[in-house]
Amino acid sequence: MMRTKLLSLVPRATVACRHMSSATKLTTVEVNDKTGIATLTMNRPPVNGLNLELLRDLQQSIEEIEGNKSCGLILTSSNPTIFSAGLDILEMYKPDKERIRAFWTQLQDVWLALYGSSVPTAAAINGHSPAGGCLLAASCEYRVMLPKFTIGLNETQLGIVAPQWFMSTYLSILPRREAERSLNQGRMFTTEEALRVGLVDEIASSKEEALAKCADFIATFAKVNPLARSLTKQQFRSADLQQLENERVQDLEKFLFFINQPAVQKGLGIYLESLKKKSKN
Ligand SMILES: CCCCCCCC/C=C\C/C=C/C(=O)SCCNC(=O)CCNC(=O)[C@H](O)C(C)(C)COP(=O)(O)OP(=O)(O)OC[C@H]1O[C@@H](n2cnc3c(N)ncnc32)[C@H](O)[C@@H]1OP(=O)(O)O
Repeated sequence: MMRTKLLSLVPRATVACRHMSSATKLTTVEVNDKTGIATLTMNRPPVNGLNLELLRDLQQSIEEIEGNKSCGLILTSSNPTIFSAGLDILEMYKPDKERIRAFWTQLQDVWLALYGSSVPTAAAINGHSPAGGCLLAASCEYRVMLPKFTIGLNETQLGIVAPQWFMSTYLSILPRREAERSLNQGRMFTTEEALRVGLVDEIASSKEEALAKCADFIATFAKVNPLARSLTKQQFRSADLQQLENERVQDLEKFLFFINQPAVQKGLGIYLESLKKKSKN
């Protein structure tokens, strides 16, 4: 395994990091030698849109962290204002038949790997986190967010429906009434609102502070038997995980049917246009 010191890229307080993966282009993994915690950073400009390649790299990185006996995983972004813009809409708009199957299957794989991860997980949400971005953050066990950003499952605002496992992820954090109402509304929460409803656990004033708070959360497990901890986590999450495992093919077919509806394609086209117009102004 390649061992590279990346002192210039990490906060001063960090003593040394092992750079575990450099072959992947869209994610990086750095393990802090002192704490044993791995930081998984998404790096797909301009907005960390979750396309097939980023999802593949995410899964590879999660597997790498699982296999490397890291004490925990912190998910974050290299973009200073965007954690992830969610699914790359270009994957779903006028899709290629084969690629869109691979894309959705890969998204399922990433969720199964992250939500079901055996190591403690936390998200340092250092920017906006709509839809699929929120799903990734919500799949972690702890969330620390920077102020003045937004987070939420906004699918209904785009005329699309969050599948069952997106809902289960929300329900693992939010009270049922709040989860149902905000999913129906497609509500985006400000950082402060997200803290109030419990969608995030803490607010930090900088990315460094968010990473440190995530590391503090992971450190709370230092004296807990790792097998007992991970089996307990598994028991909490197994019904959700099993449901998708059992219905993967049907879930894919439902997604393909839904996304190929002319009205849904039209809505996605209009939404993409509005994003592009906004970015030109
Ligand atoms: C009955 C059961 C049926 C089940 C069926 C299941 C169907 C479920 C299907 C899918 C679930 C979907 C999940 C998703 O994640 S959909 C994606 C939702 N994401 C969003 O709505 C976010 C949209 N983006 C933004 O709000 C903003 O871009 C921002 C806040 C993230 C960043 O703002 P800003 O910094 O101002 O950047 P710009 O808006 O200027 O964007 C830059 C650039 O990037 C493009 N872009 C942004 N987001 C996306 C995206 N998600 N996909 C593709 N492209 C994106 C934007 O268009 C700009 O492009 P440019 O003009 O070419 O520069």
